[in-house]
Amino acid sequence: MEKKKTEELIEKAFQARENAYAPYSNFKVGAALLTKSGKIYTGSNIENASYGLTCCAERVAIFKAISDGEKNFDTIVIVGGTKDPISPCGACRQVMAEFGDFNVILVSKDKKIKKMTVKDLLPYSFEKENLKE
Ligand SMILES: O=c1ccn([C@H]2C[C@H](O)[C@@H](CO)O2)c(=O)[nH]1
Ligand SMILES: [Zn+2]
Repeated sequence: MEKKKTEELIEKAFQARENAYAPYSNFKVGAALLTKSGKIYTGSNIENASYGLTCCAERVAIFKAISDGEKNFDTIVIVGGTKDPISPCGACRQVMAEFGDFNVILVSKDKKIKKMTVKDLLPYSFEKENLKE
């Protein structure tokens, strides 16, 4: 992907991070998802007083895209307030794997970048094919 597009996604993910609802952890995360059709969906983490109901930023972005009829993804950028590029949780890795292999760009607070793919993050994932007996 061209550098300008990556920068745009990073910028949008940082903007979305501002909207994080994280009064319990105070750990704000933002995401920006580029579809193959060229649309961008953003997400931020949304926590709850019933802690386990929390939804991560990347899942919010993915669910927004899916509910808008978009399920072919090119790249997701995830930004955290961390020293090193953020590491997405297992649940989000599984949700990403549902929609195939695409680029994942992990970003730290000071914009250190780690470029990966869904397959790198979750090898041998459980998917549709594995439901066949
Ligand atoms: O990749 C990640 C990692 C964590 N979180 C959220 C979940 C919770 O609200 C807070 C602390 O775990 O950060 C995300 O949104 N994405
Ligand atoms: Zn997660």
